Amino acid sequence: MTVLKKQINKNSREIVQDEKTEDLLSRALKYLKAGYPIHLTGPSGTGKTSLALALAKRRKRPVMLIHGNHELNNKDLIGDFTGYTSKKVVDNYVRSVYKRDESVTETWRDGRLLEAVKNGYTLVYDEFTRSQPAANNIFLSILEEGILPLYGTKLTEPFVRVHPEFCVIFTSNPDEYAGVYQTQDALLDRLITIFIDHKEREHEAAIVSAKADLEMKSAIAITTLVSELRKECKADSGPSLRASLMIARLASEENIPIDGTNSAFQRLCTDILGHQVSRCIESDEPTKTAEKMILQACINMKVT
Ligand SMILES: Nc1ncnc2c1ncn2[C@@H]1O[C@H](COP(=O)(O)OP(=O)(O)OP(=O)(O)O)[C@@H](O)[C@H]1O
Repeated sequence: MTVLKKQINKNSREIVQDEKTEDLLSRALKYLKAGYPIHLTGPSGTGKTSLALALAKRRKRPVMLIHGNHELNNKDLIGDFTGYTSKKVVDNYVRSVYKRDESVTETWRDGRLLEAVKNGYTLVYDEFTRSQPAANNIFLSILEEGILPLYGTKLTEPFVRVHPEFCVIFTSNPDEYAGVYQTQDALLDRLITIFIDHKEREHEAAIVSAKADLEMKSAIAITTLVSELRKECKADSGPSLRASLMIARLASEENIPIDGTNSAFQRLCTDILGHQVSRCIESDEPTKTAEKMILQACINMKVT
């Protein structure tokens, strides 16, 4: 049984916690304090980013967020020269003396990683496997030697020492196959990897209820419908909490009753869940089969 610690208001960015989440956050916080980076991994929509940000917030240090992408490079992480500043002083105070003093300096802008490392921020590196392994290599020096090498720059210092308060929380989705890179074993070996799975139905319902401002029994009906369909899908695929949130929010905005026999509600569910379910089932006619499954799940739905 899920026991919620506290409720949040509709627009809050706070997470809805149960005992399991609370326990996970406090363990992860201890690991971070001991100097070990955390890596939250799991299927899409299970709340990895939300957890990472909640964990970062608990450290009470400024938080820097980086999103992995294949174009991320050392210039984004360490910094770059952004242009030139030129200064020209012409002194002709005494008419017979003309003095001109001109200087040009390059302007340096710290990258986000350098800024976080220097100032001891908590770095949340979301979906880090979307960045190329070459870009992520820099984390090996940070985690192993406690330095950030400034290679490829014309800075005079060869490296910057990592601030003792600096720490990293990585997130990744192991099931993504498009646009992700294999993580280097050397990097994974230095992280404490925690698997974040889909939550229990009641916990998902509590989140939906809080975030969509819906009564608990309707929220349970929606999350049950979504999780039943998820069970029919291949491992770790299928609709997530995000889909439940979409159904709940749209139903309440459009005044659609949370009633599985209502045609507008059935339409909403097929629109939101149809494609996702069709992709994760084995059928010769996946779209039709998915639609049938969703309609059946709606009919089976109980709001009690
Ligand atoms: N504990 C929670 N409390 C409140 N909202 C939550 C919680 N967990 C997840 N959510 C909500 O569920 C949705 C999905 O969460 P999130 O983006 O953190 O998942 P994710 O695992 O990072 O997904 P992806 O792998 O697709 O990036 C968001 O709208 C988020 O606000």
